[in-house]
Amino acid sequence: MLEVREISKDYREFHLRDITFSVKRGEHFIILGPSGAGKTVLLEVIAGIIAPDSGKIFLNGEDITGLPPEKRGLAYIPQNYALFPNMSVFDNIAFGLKVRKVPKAEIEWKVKELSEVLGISHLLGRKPKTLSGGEQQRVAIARALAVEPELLLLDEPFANLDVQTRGRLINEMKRWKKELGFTALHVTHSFEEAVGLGDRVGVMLNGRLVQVGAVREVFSRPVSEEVARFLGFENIIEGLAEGRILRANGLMIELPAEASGKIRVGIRPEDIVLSDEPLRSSMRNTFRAEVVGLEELGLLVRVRLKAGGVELSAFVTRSSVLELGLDAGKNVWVGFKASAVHVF
Ligand SMILES: Nc1ncnc2c1ncn2[C@@H]1O[C@H](COP(=O)(O)OP(=O)(O)OP(=O)(O)O)[C@@H](O)[C@H]1O
Repeated sequence: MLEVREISKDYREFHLRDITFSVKRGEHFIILGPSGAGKTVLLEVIAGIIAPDSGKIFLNGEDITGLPPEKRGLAYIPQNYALFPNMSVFDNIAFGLKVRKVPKAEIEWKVKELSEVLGISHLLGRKPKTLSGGEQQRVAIARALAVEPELLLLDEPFANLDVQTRGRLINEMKRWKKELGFTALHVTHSFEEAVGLGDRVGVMLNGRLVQVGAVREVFSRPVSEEVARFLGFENIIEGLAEGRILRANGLMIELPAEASGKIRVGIRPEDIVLSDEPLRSSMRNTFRAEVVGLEELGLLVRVRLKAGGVELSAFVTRSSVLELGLDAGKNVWVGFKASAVHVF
C-alpha cells in the first residue's frame, strides 16, 4: 500500500540516502535506528512536511510525493503528540470528523467506539494538559484513527513514557490493531517495540536503510557487522575457519555450519552462560575464562571476560553474580551453543 522509492534528502551534515521499502496493508512496519539516524526526517518526508530532494512516494499506486500533508490520507503522530491544548479530549478526537462535516450522531458514535477500545472513555471531558503521558498518547492515537487513515505514522510513540506504561501500551496496541485493523509505520530506537509490535523491521543507520526483513530474521541474521553491533551482538570475533571450527586467538569455536578462511562471527552477551563447573549439556563451546570487570546495567550485569586471547561480554543476573562470586580476577567457565554463533 505504501511504496517509498529512492528517497534522498540532504542537510548540511546529514544525508538521507536512497530509502526504498514498502508497507503492506494491515502491517505494522518498524523503522529501527539509533538517535540521529534520520527516522523523523523520513517520517516527515512521507507525511509531506518535508519535501525530498529526490525519490517518490506512492500510496495504493498513486504518486503522492507532491501532495500536501492533508491530501495524503495519512495520519501522523509526532513525538510530542501535538494535541490541541484548548480542546477537550472529545473535541480533539472529533476534530478531523468535524472538519470533514461528518453528521453529529456519527461523530459521537465514532468517538465512543474509539475511546472504548483505547480505554479513555472516562477522559472525554478533560483537557490534554491534565492527562498523563500514556493517556495523551492514547488520545493522540484515537484522534489519528478517527478519520480512518490509510496509514498511521508513529514517531517514537512510547519514548516519553515510563517503563511500565510503555510495556502496557505495547501490549494494548496489539489488541487495538486487531480490533480496529489499521496499518502502521512506526519509528523507534526501542528493540522492545520492534520485537513486541513489528511484523517487519527496517534497520536505519546514518541515513540509510541497511536491512529490511521479518523481525525475527533481522535480529537473528544481521546482514553486516554494523547492523549486528547495533542489534546487540557485542562479541565480534575474528578467526580462521576450517569446516565447523573457527580458530581465534587460542580458542577453537564450533560454528553452526561449515566455513573457510578468515571470517568474523558475532555472539550475543545474553547467549553466553557462566558457571563454576565445566558446562555439560549441548553446549559444545566451553572455555575457561577470567573475569576482567563487571558493569551494572540495571536488571542485568555485563561481565567482561578474557578467554585465551579473546575478550567476551556476558549478561548475567545480579543473583548469578552473587552465587558465582564474580569479581575481577576470578576464573569461571563460559559456554555458548554453536547455534548462538552468527557468521557474517
Ligand atoms: N531542518 C534540518 N536542518 C538540518 N539538519 C536537520 C534538520 N532536520 C533534521 N536534521 C538532522 O538530521 C539528522 C537526523 O535527524 P532525525 O530527527 O531524523 O533523527 P532520528 O533518527 O529521528 O533521531 P531521534 O530519535 O533522536 O529523533 C540529525 O542529525 C538532525 O540534526
